[in-house]
Amino acid sequence: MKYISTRGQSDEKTFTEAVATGLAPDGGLYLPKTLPNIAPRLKQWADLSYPDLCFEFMKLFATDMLEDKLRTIVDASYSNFSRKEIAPLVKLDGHLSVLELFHGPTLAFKDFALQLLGNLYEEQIERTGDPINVLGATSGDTGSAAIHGLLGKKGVRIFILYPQGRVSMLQERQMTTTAERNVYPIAIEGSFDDAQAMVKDAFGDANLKARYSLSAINSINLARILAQCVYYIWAWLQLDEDARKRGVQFVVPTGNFGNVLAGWLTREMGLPIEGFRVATNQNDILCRLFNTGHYEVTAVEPSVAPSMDIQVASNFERFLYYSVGQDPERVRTVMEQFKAKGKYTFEDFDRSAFSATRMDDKEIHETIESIYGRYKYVADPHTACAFKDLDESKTNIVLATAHPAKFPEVIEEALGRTPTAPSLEAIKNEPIVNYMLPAEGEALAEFLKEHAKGSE
Ligand SMILES: Cc1ncc(COP(=O)(O)O)c(C=O)c1O
Ligand SMILES: N[C@@H](CCOP(=O)(O)O)C(=O)O
Repeated sequence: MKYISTRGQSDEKTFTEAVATGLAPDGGLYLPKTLPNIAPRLKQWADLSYPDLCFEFMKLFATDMLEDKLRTIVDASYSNFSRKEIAPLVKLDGHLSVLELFHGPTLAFKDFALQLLGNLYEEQIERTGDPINVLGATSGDTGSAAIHGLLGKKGVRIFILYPQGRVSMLQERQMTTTAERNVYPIAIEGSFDDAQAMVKDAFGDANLKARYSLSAINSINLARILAQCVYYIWAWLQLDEDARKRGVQFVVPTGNFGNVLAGWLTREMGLPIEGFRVATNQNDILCRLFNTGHYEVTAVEPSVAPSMDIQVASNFERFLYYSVGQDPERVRTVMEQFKAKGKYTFEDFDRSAFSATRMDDKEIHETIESIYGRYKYVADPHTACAFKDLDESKTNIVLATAHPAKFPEVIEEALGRTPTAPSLEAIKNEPIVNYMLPAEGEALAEFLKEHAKGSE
């Protein structure tokens, strides 16, 4: 299997090359050159455990890896989850289930891909003998999942940019209390979009990237998206015939568009999903896009679902590539116009598989309360965004993207009770180690010069 860039001006790569490269040199994102048809395999996959399913799926893509190696990596990646199902599907009523994606080490869905990516990077370091510096931006969850995916691994330093004061107190603690000397959590004076732009600029600078062997942990890295495809297949396989016949809708709390894109790709590969609901908070650029065809950035507004406080969604470019008939030239035109003007209106944009909603903070509080009242289920503020205008004639699967204990203040305000989790209790009083930078590319380059491995 070969991988191509959405912008069509980079060489084709193998799986391990695409994972190591992260962002393509032309600024595009890697995608498989062709998508496999998984429909004929679904029957054989029906009774597999989660790691077995992940192995079977990833095997279709990681074709330049030895199967034994991949098997070991996959098994290790799901050995730290607290539930044996890995991703339990909890039925709330006849038309509604919640796919709980928060039983990994850092209590958010990011663990599914970042445990795997951490192990892929470890394999790369062993294979090549070269150290790497991992660089990423986070609005709260990717950062801690990446750090924990790489914790204790040799030959790696990890640099995570996050918007100062705009992640939850416990998310920040997960990143800043590891006491590991190779972990650099960096609070920047700006929004997640600023942090993501700094990271993309660093990857776009060929000298900087080569000098420090920079590797990407955000969902610009294709391995992130592929690993996230697996739980859609897993959830679909749990459904009975009646539920499937009603039409399956995945309802996905959305920010950077990686999660829902992964689901949509499985549909393109033949998984019989009727559609997707893009559920945003008040940072609703994608909700507006899917409802009107008009894509326009506005200022990021901090919300009670901080991990979704994103306007410029990286992975939209991957969807765009397919939407414009896999024509990289058109992708380049749209992305250039969007970069220059901050907006773009699509005339011929097939959004038929998607619907979209938004929730402001008041609605999020009310929804956490009403979900608890109706189902005795505690949803975190991101997951709560999914519970809006659901079509009860369909089989709705809401993706629960984070554990409510990561956002205790919001839950306390809505329900008058404080959820807890042992791993979060354990870090409440640990000393914090972090760094501060202005939201400027030069400041990041200087910081890497001082701290990155290979720079001393
Ligand atoms: C808890 C939580 N929910 C939802 C999202 C949105 O996911 P995506 O960025 O893949 O759209 C994020 C962050 O991305 C998150 O951390
Ligand atoms: N919500 C994310 C933002 C980064 O998204 P990613 O999927 O591209 O890593 C976070 O929690 O950091």
